[in-house]
Amino acid sequence: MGDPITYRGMVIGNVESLNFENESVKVEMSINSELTLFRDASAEIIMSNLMSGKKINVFIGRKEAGVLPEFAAIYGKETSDLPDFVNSASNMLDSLELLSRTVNLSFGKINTIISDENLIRNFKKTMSNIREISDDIKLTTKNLDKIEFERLLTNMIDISEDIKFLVKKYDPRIDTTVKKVDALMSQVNQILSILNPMLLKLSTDKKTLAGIDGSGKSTQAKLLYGCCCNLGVTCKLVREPGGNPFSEKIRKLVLDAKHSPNELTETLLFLASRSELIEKEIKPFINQNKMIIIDRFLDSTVAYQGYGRDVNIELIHNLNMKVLHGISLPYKTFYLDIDVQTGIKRQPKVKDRLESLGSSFLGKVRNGYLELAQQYPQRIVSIDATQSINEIHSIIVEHIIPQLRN
Ligand SMILES: Nc1ncnc2c1ncn2[C@@H]1O[C@H](COP(=O)(O)OP(=O)(O)O)[C@@H](O)[C@H]1O
Ligand SMILES: Cc1cn([C@H]2C[C@H](O)[C@@H](COP(=O)(O)OP(=O)(O)O)O2)c(=O)[nH]c1=O
Repeated sequence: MGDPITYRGMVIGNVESLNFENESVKVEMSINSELTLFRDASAEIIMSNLMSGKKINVFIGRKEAGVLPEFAAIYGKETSDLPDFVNSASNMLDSLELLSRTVNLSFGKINTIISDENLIRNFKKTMSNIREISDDIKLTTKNLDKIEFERLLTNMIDISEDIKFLVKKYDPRIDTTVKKVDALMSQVNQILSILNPMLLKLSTDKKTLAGIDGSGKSTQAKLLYGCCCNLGVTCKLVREPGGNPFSEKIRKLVLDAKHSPNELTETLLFLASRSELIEKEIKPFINQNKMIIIDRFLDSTVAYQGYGRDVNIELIHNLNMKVLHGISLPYKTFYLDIDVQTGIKRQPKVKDRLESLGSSFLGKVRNGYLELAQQYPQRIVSIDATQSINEIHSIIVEHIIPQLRN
């Protein structure tokens, strides 16, 4: 509480209260009334310095989305600073390793302090254990394996107790050094307590694939699904439009090249398909803490109907929020960026209705995606889709593998 809220580096308010609700955090903020927020405003929790607390960065959103009413909620993207956490954790472990070396050095003359040979052997073993364990912890934080991390931490705490015992008995002078080890331990603990809820959230979150037709989304979605299954992660792959029996019927209708519905009808059909998919397939699945891969999602309607067909983006945004049925927004979106001509070359010979709208339409859609990627750099990972299938797959896996290991 009291943590600062910032906008473009300026403090514009502070945190009033912070409550955990299910797997998310609800933050009440009071913000300077001179600042106008728009409906697509968002906020992210930044661990400015792991030990000295957090700040919340606010993005005011876009004018076109309309002014956000007073007391309305905005969405957070707190998971975005995970890499910062990992960095902080490994920086801290670097210091721990350094410290264990220092302790070791200060015990260089251990033979003169302790006469019992058994104790000397034990002590030296303890010190080298510390080094090994801190290396292990570094590796573990890199892969974010929570259970392993916890186990290592417990070992570390045991060892610290051993050192304390030995030191107390044989050399009270290095008590301060050991106190530093203790302080570092409690910092590791602090990191763990912050990481745990985040890991839980990440492992159960939604990954989506976005891009124009022919960019390679379906190929990558299947590869990612296969990779998750191989790693033993319970996950599900769905596509849009479609993904469940009713929505697949809507898919058939909306993509049928024999019809030409107006742009609003088209938008509503995509949204109807999404509404069913989320309520019937996605929501029950993620409620069981499982991972879901979605081939196209909310961004497609903004890019295709909003930018491509000039449907009001605020209307699309509001409908998108409505059909979420209370689930949170996707954690990561992999946007496969490709030039229109290459995309078209990769499309099947028999085109569906939207695929046959041609290159100028797809050009507008691509611009839409590029703007979205600029607007949401924390969520959307842009990938050059002219790279090989394997190269793209590796980039995607690199982004999510730490969470899969949880
Ligand atoms: N990186 C790539 N390089 C070359 N061809 C690709 C690549 N990714 C996918 N393809 C091919 O392009 C075609 C369209 O891919 P697909 O995954 O169906 O795209 P999308 O789902 O985005 O329309 C398929 O024949 C696929 O094998
Ligand atoms: C989900 C969605 C899809 N679409 C379009 C994009 C595609 O042309 C089509 C879905 O077809 P699909 O075969 O899934 O796409 P791709 O050819 O990229 O594999 O529907 C929209 O226009 N709006 C939307 O909201």
